[in-house]
Amino acid sequence: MISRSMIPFTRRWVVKIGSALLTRDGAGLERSMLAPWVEQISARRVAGNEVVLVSSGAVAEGMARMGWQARPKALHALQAAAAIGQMGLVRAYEDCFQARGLHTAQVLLTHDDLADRARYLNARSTIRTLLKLGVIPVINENDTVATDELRFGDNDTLAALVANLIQADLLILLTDQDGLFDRDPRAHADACLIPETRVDDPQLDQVAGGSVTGLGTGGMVTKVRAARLAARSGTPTVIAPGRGEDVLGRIGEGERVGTLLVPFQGPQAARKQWLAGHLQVRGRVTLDAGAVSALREKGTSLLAVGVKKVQGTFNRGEVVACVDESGCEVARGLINYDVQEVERVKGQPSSRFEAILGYLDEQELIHRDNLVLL
Ligand SMILES: Nc1ncnc2c1ncn2[C@@H]1O[C@H](COP(=O)(O)OP(=O)(O)O)[C@@H](O)[C@H]1O
Ligand SMILES: N[C@@H](CCC(=O)OP(=O)(O)O)C(=O)O
Repeated sequence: MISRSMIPFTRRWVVKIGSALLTRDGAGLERSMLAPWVEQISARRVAGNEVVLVSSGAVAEGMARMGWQARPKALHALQAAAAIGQMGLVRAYEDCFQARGLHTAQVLLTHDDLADRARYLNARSTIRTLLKLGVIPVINENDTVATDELRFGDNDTLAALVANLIQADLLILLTDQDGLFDRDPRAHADACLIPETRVDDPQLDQVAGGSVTGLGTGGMVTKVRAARLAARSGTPTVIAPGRGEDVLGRIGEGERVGTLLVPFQGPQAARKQWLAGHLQVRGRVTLDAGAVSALREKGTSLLAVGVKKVQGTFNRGEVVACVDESGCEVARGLINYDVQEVERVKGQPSSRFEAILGYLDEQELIHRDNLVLL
């Protein structure tokens, strides 16, 4: 089980910054507030971390641009505010990161995108590619099409889903408090900080209250829920004070900053449960002996070259069983190509995909992150 001392060895982080932090009393985005996080994220990259940023603030910035004092109640007005403000949000991040020599990329997602398996794989490949290119993905909800999420304002959940998507080693939810307290510190001056607990601690249901800032909307309820979601991929969560001095650097050094919410199982077990529990097997591929031992002994991805036979009717993103030549199931996972494509590339090296299919989506038929050995 993860502890603070293991955090310095984590690599892939999802960092979420809430509206409450990015604006000062509803006055729109403040670049001076954003700059410290950009500096800290840039420093984490130098320290070897891959960082994905999930940032709220579009509605707050849109409201400020339109001169609105209160968060609109009507959904279409909220959506309009988000669309207006998103321009300012990405511009501010782009300027700040560019000044440190880093490229940024805008990624707008909805929860539905991550529930659909093909779109899930597409989003995953894009974000992984951006990370490989050394670019900082700046993610927000696609508020023009997402409605419930915007009404309840929930980028905490989005950040957790992104952590699941890219199998992050750590989710950091930066907020305007020092972490999670045993009671809302705005209402109770004697509230005590919870330094660390397991995500399934029932106490968390009692302590997590809503937001009162009028800018952020989720409060701690959505942060605790997000930590529980992140735990599905074995990802621990730190709820941390966004205004603290070099907060990301200190978390990265294993310092006891904020609240650490620890998952109840490791990434492997969590992944296995997710694949076993939620998805139906749509087909199977028979592997030669070399592919079986590569999967079992070296933990590699499944390549087409080791596939001898294909059965079933599956699409990209569906679950396929990998069996050995005697029909015994070795592994199962999310496949990157549909059945007709696999039929055409089986037994072939990935370097031939483009010649055979006319395109190359991924080198692997099943990436090892999406594969569970049985
Ligand atoms: N147990 C708690 N511990 C800390 N903060 C709490 C708690 N319960 C409710 N809150 C409230 O949650 C707020 C942070 O949530 P929110 O305003 O949605 O921020 P963000 O924009 O960062 O998501 C805090 O300002 C605090 O008033
Ligand atoms: N996606 C929207 C709303 C998200 C939201 O309110 O989240 P948060 O401030 O993190 O509770 C925005 O960018 O303003």
